[in-house]
Amino acid sequence: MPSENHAQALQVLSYVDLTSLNNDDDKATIESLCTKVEIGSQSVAAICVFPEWVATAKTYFEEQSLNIPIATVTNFPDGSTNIERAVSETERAIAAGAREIDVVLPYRALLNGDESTPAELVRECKDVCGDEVILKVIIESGELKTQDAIVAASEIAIANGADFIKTSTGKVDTNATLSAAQTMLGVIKASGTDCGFKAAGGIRTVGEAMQYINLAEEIMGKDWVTPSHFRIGASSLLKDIQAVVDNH
Ligand SMILES: O=C[C@H](O)COP(=O)(O)O
Repeated sequence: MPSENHAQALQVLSYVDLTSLNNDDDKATIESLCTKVEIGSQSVAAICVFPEWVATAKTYFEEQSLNIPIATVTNFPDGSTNIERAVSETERAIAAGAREIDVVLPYRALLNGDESTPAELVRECKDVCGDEVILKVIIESGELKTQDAIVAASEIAIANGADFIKTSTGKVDTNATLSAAQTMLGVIKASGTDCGFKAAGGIRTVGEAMQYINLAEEIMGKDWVTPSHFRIGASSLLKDIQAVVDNH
């Protein structure tokens, strides 16, 4: 029997951006994802789907009278330097009903010494989001590799309007790690801003999720760790959450 308890599993669920970002997603897989947003009276923080499926999710939630925020990804997963493309993808996603945008920072440009393109891309995407739409900036920490690069990317994202900084796309070899999370949370704390943190990629068990929650509580304090500051992006965590809930 899993050592994590029922309350922990439901706490984890409240932070989850329930994700499906597969190239073979279709109407049926997205509607199926939408049926899984609640366990008892606890719902996920948001669902996260490709832009072309935002309208499908919106229609489903409206029909079911469910108020679940819809997140989507832009400039994904490559983190290109094409600011115009990132901005227009973001505009279209918002028009389709997305309330949260997870945009990939041009992390390769940053590694090549270009700080201005990543800064401008984040700034312009946040301008499009305004105050109503949450902007999460994916820094792709596993590709940045060094702590200095993770700090630089986090600082640029925060200084240019990110509402959250997010570790990973889930599409590269190294995704969320506790070490990257510690560095990013440290930058958030030092910034003195209200920026949140999202761990994403490869988190599959309640036990793993609890490690990120405990780390965030240690660095930022227990009261900070709420869905308005803390998320876990995951496509394969729900099964373990359900198993822990069922076992208690
Ligand atoms: O943003 C969320 C990630 O793409 C999810 O990654 P995962 O499929 O490894 O859970």
